[in-house]
Amino acid sequence: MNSLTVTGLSVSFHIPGAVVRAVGDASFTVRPGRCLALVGESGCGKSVLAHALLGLLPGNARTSGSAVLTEGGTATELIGASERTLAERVRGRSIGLIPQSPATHLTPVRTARAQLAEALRELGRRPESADELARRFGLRPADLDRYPHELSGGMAQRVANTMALAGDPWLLLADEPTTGLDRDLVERAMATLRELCDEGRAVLLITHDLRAAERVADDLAVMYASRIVELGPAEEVLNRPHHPYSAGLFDAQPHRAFVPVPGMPPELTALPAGCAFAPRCPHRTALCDELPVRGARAACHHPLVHQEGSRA
Ligand SMILES: Nc1ncnc2c1ncn2[C@@H]1O[C@H](COP(=O)(O)OP(=O)(O)OP(=O)(O)O)[C@@H](O)[C@H]1O
Ligand code: NI
Repeated sequence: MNSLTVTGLSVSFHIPGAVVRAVGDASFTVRPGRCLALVGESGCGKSVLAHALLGLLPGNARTSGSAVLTEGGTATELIGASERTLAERVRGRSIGLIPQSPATHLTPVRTARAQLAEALRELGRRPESADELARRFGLRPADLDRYPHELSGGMAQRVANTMALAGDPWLLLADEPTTGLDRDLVERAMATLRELCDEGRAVLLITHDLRAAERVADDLAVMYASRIVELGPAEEVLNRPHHPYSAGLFDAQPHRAFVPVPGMPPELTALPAGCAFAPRCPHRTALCDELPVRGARAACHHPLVHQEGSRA
């Protein structure tokens, strides 16, 4: 079975006079038929993690750890892979990228058809299959003859999805696919991701929209200040979070308690040696000066305990 297994992935950026530790020791697996949502506040390292998997980090980035893409019995290490391998075999073919903002992702001066045909050509597929592919996403051939500004938000989203799927990737990476969309389109985008999962693709959804994550995720990873602090079945994590930060993040949501976590996350240039959440954590003890490792669920010395049948 295909899989993407990330183990101990770390990314830092070297900038004048400082090191930004953007991703620390991330580990997770993504499998066909499942959607893993990676949630966390702005700046915690989600996009950097995604870019590391696709070899899209800038020159000042230092990466360590491993991300193995297994397909049909062949394993490819993505970290440190050549640009050629990534461009010819990985991006668009194994891993499809669903863009952040479908409308702006498209070039304004060319029709949707021209752009889709080019994507197909680059993947070595028949440009004539554009109509067929588009139909799958509920687009009519005439829609493809429009320029991006002539497409509604929903149509632009479908065109972007069609392009992401042009190379028939088994794994889809969606980094904030719902940015700037109204609730209706968010709902539709999530329904599409769910369908793609249900037809056997794997989805890695990166978002700070917890409601969107709740809607589709099978598994949920919570990231705080560069680290995945909790990972588990979405239903479990959402209703019975083990990490105090997860609980705080969920309670801060407008559709939940709407109570923010006091304080601010640390600067990624000055992360503490121990638990990065400790300074804001009501449960901290001296133990928290030491970095907790993630076991089955949460990276926390004092995981929350939930009584049977209770809700967090
Ligand atoms: N090229 C770079 N050089 C230095 N720091 C960088 C660079 N790229 C990203 N960073 C820093 O890495 C950290 C993580 O950024 P990232 O874009 O992954 O956040 P994010 O979780 O995706 O946030 P958002 O929800 O806002 O998209 C940020 O502090 C950012 O400033
Ligand atoms: Ni991001």
